Amino acid sequence: MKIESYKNLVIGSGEAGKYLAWTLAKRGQKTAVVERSMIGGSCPNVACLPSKNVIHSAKAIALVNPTTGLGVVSGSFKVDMSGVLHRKRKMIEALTETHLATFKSTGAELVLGEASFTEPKTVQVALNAGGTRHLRGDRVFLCVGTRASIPDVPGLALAEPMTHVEALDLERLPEHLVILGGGYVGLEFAQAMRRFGSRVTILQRGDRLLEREDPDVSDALKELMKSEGIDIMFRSELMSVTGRSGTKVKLKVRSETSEKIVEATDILIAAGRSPNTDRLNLSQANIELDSRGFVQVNEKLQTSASDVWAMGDCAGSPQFTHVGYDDYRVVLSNLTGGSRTTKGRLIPYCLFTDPELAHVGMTESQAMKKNIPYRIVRLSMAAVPRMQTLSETRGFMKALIGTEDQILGFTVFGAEASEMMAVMQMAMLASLPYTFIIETIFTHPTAAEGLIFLFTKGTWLNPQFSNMLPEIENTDLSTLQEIGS
Ligand SMILES: Cc1cc2nc3c(=O)[nH]c(=O)nc-3n(C[C@H](O)[C@H](O)[C@H](O)COP(=O)(O)OP(=O)(O)OC[C@H]3O[C@@H](n4cnc5c(N)ncnc54)[C@H](O)[C@@H]3O)c2cc1C
Ligand SMILES: NC(=O)c1ccc[n+]([C@@H]2O[C@H](COP(=O)([O-])OP(=O)(O)OC[C@H]3O[C@@H](n4cnc5c(N)ncnc54)[C@H](O)[C@@H]3O)[C@@H](O)[C@H]2O)c1
Repeated sequence: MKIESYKNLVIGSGEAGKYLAWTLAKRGQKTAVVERSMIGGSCPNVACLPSKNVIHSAKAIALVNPTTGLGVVSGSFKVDMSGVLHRKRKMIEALTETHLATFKSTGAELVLGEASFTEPKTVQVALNAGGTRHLRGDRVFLCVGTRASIPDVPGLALAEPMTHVEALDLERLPEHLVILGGGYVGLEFAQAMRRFGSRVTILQRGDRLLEREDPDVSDALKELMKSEGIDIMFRSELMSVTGRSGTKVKLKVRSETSEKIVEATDILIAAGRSPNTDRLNLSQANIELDSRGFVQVNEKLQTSASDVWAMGDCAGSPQFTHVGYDDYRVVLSNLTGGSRTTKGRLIPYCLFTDPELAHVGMTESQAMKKNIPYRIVRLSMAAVPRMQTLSETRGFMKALIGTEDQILGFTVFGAEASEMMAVMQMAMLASLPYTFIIETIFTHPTAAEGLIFLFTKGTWLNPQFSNMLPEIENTDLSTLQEIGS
């Protein structure tokens, strides 16, 4: 048996894996990446980018609806799911080409097949094209990601429910889609599919949506979903399923007080993710997992085996592509004499519903739990002139301010939330006090300009700090006149 040797062996071509491979190969190190299916990982193929592509098509539908009052007169319109699918596929094809070109230009070898360990730092690869290769790395990097978890409910697997992978490849419109899970995947898909014209029901185990957020955020999302005509069943447990997703299904659902049968045509599972570590034969390589199957790593992302690192979702990092990218930077730093770690990272995130939800830093619930003194300032998005120009006044923003005027956290639910959050993120990274934002000249009328109004017109809470409050306190629209003049 011939074993091929590499300086760097990367398993999985997701965010961290591909950037590390490209960087090290470009520096002249012999590097291979083993990938079993998706060139470039989930993000460009079945997750972030295709879902945002489809969500944008759904936004277009919402915009041409005459009830928006935008003054656009259109004839009758309908959704063409094959057109939606075509646009998404074209984007993925272009992204795959870009990835392949980068593998070529950097010299990192892409080996298409499934890897599993045979001994420390050595894998066998069942090649997609047939046959087997054996590869060994002086250094090995795991970047194998996660997949949608399928809850162990009688009849559910037999019903062949969709995950995000199949839902993003739909050429038809489900008549009645039941979504299991009211988290990120569930909410983004619920709104898009409803806008395309499906009836949508969310089954959520807990008593609120996106339960890691503050209750006012969960409530605002619930209101948004309801306003779009989405049914939500809270505190519900799926007991059993009969039938087949794509045609007809019956779901037995138990809530606190009763049992109910929900009849639908399709099921989408959005109930969290499981690590792709189960088929890697990691025990052969002395790589330890935690109780949920994620690779155990320290703050430098080193595993229990020497010269083996893990990055991204499979390492238990927060499940976002930008975190995977930072994991790459942590590992690269440590390979090249730096000292970057995963400790204390300021990690922002955005839920791409319409409007978006964006957050960075501490939530109010976290501050209360940790007994950190804070003031909170909150403003309706309707007080931001930009939102008035867009007729997108739904939502609010709020900032947590510490005793030294430092920004502890920021949440915004509203149009262009993701871009507004980035401004606050930079201020936090630079340790700027909130008063600096008030003094900044932002372009009018932008969403970022709204940050000034948050601090000058918003409602401040936590009266024990009232001696530090700005003088003006209101949420009315007088802002519009002042700014417009
Ligand atoms: C629907 C959806 C939407 C999302 N939207 C966003 C978003 O908008 N923004 C955001 O930041 N995050 C988003 N995420 C999360 C984001 O997609 C993940 O956090 C990110 O893709 C994880 O990257 P990764 O590199 O850890 O894993 P992956 O990108 O999943 O890469 C792992 C790769 O390893 C390969 N692999 C696994 N096992 C083997 C093996 N044995 N041999 C060879 N190859 C193997 C897999 O095929 C895969 O290509 C979304 C997730 C979903 C499901
Ligand atoms: N915009 C983004 O950045 C984005 C988009 C999609 C996904 N993601 C990432 O992917 C991760 C996974 O997303 P997700 O939505 O699958 O998981 P999630 O953890 O965000 O939400 C899962 C939800 O399903 C519920 N649930 C679990 N089991 C259930 C059951 N049996 N019945 C009813 N409800 C059940 C949970 O209570 C939870 O609310 C996210 O946490 C996020 O990190 C990010």
